[in-house]
Order: sequence, then C-alpha cells, then structure tokens
Amino acid sequence: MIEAEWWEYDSVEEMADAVSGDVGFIIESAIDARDASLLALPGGKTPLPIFDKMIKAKLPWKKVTIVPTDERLVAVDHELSNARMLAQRFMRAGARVIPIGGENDDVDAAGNIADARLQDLPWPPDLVWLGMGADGHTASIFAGPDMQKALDAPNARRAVGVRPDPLPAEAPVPRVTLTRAALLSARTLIITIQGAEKKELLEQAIADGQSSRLPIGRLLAEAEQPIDIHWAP
Ligand SMILES: O=C1O[C@H](COP(=O)(O)O)[C@@H](O)[C@H](O)[C@H]1O
Repeated sequence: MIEAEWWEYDSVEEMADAVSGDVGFIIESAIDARDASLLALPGGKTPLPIFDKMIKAKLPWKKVTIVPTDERLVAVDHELSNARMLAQRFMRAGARVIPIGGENDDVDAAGNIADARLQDLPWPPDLVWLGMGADGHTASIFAGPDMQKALDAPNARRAVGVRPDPLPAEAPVPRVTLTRAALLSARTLIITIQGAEKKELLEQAIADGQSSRLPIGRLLAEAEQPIDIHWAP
C-alpha cells in the first residue's frame, strides 16, 4: 500500500516556497543529527524554480553533498547534464555536487562507475527527491528493456546504466540512474510534478501499484516510507 500525501498549490511559485522550506528543514535536521547532509536531487525542468529559491536560503550549504538521482551520459559541461545544472546552482551556494556520469558509450561501464562513486558516500541520503516525465519515467528508470535492471538490482547496488528504448525526445541519450533500492533507501522521499496530465498519470500509477506499467508506479509500490507529492498546475 503506497502511503502518499498530496500537496496541491495554485502556482509554481507557491510550490517553490513550500518545497524549499521543507528541504531546508530536512537539511538542518540532518546537520543537527549527523553534522552533514546528503541529498539526491532530480534533473529536468520542473525543479528549477524550487532550486533557485533554495539557494537563496541561508543554509549550511558547506555541509551539504548533492548527487543527481540520474544522469544523461554526456560531457559534464553539456547542456543536458543534470550534474552541470545542479553544480551551476548549488556549488555557488557552497554545496558539494558529485557527478555520477559523463560521456560514455558503454552503458554498463558507466553504471559501474556511477555505482562506485556512490559507494564512497555516507548512505542513506537524507532526501531522495524525484520528478516524473510525461511517460511515467522517474530518475532514469524508463519503461522498456532496461526497466527491470534498475528495479531489480540487488539492495547493495546504488546505480546502473540504462539505454532507454525509445530514447526520450527531450534528451535522447543513454543514462545512469540510481536503482530502486538506492532511491527507496532514502530517509525522506518527495516528488514534485507539474500539470494536469502528470497528476492524472501519477494518481493512476499509484492506484495500479505493483501492476503499473509505469516505472514510477513500480518504484513507489515498494516504498516503505510515506511520500509527499507536491503538485502545481
Ligand atoms: O530526464 C529526466 O526527466 C525527469 C522529469 O523531468 P521534468 O523536466 O519533466 O520534470 C527528471 O526527474 C529526471 O531527473 C531527468 O533526468
């Protein structure tokens, strides 16, 4: 049974205020408890206004380490790189951003490199923050031939390489992604989405749970922690 609480806002601005406040609280609580905070943050476009609001908050950014939930296998300075997008924002604030990908035609090798980098970090993340594509993918777990590889990876495995088929139009490149086990190991799990179509898709995926054909439904079906879902039109 997926325990999801929906938070609905009138605007993206309102969602950004609320989510940036929640994440600030997660960071401060982690630093109080462990003197450090590890966050896994999504790529894509939806979280950008929230990230921009977060970096204006006076938080102990120097104690924060950030990894992307997934990465497109492009050069680290490529416009499609999630690490580049995160670094441009959070490194300026003082946080450490760890890239987990780079240009690499060998998807399996890329997955091994990403996994090795993540194995070096103090686990679990205080926060895994997920987005969702209009096709129901989350992080870089896409429906298709490599979906089970990411969903069924052993618990100790933190990342795998995937080649979405078909490649998504907005970023048509192979990827690395945190595995289901790594994503669900988070102390806190949140999702941010925008638009009526995604809301309907996510509601259905949650209702279908384990029998969902969508990666987001299959992922959340195994979640043991409550999930906050933030939505703006
Ligand atoms: O490719 C990706 O897409 C999803 C969704 O992005 P959005 O722009 O539709 O919100 C994102 O969560 C993921 O991290 C990213 O690599």
